[in-house]
Amino acid sequence: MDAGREEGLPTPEVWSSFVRRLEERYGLCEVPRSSLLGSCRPDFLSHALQKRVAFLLPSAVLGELATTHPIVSIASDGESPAVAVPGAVIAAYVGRSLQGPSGGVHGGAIASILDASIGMATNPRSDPDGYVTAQLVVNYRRIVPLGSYVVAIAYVHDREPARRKCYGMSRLVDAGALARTPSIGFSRKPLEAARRDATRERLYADATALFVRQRARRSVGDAEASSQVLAHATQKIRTVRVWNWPAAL
Ligand SMILES: CCCCCCCCCCCCCC(=O)SCCNC(=O)CCNC(=O)[C@H](O)C(C)(C)COP(=O)(O)OP(=O)(O)OC[C@H]1O[C@@H](n2cnc3c(N)ncnc32)[C@H](O)[C@@H]1OP(=O)(O)O
Repeated sequence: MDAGREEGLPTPEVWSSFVRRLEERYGLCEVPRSSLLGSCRPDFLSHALQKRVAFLLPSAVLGELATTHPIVSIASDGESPAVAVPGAVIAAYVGRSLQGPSGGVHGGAIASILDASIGMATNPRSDPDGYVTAQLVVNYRRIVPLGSYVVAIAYVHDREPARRKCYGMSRLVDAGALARTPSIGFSRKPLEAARRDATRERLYADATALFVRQRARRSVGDAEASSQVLAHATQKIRTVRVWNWPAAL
């Protein structure tokens, strides 16, 4: 049997029409996995979500990324003043393969989607020397039913470039309920306000994260040298294990 049908996944046609609707309604643009963000391979998420996942950026962000500016402005939500807030969206279908002990979607899968969405907002160019997650705090608000279409809406609310830090938030909402709201709601509003708004968009989970820019990469020569050191260290560790494990057990 076709694996997709077995899992009850939406067909590729149904999935793409869902993504196209999101794009049109909220001025988003799907990022082809092979293009601008190609240096970051989202295969992990893609496989876990059985390819029913889309990485979307506001069209304005994507337009700017084609130029030399990594950070861009997007429109405000009408309530707060317009500010430079890079945002990102991940849309996904969470099927039966993601079942957790609650009977709903596993919390680890939810955390992965939230993390990746803030990662995209923080670092839309997916620079290999870019920001990595240093801290992720997830609030699970409702069980996510298996077989849901969900949307993670992420944005950056603060940057401390001198300290290589970037703070972001994301909220995972039900796509069906989101369709009733006119705006995708990237904003600088405090999370509490976002949560209040989110009652009408059926909030499943939200997250705050600290991303830290990695220190500059070493030269290839250094990398080779360090891989030799690592190989040596690994061998030493194995040796230690061989001698110590039986005693420790
Ligand atoms: C087309 C499709 C696209 C698809 C895109 C898919 C998604 C893409 C996105 C994917 C997204 C997924 C992404 C992933 O999954 S990334 C993978 C998961 N993350 C990691 O593996 C990170 C591992 N950790 C590290 O590399 C280092 O520890 C880092 C780089 C984080 C910091 O080590 P470093 O030695 O460089 O840092 P520092 O000591 O100079 O500190 C600098 C400042 O930071 C503060 N600090 C540091 N750590 C923490 C902490 N834990 N809590 C609180 N604060 C912390 C620190 O106090 C200091 O602040 P201040 O004292 O100066 O104020």
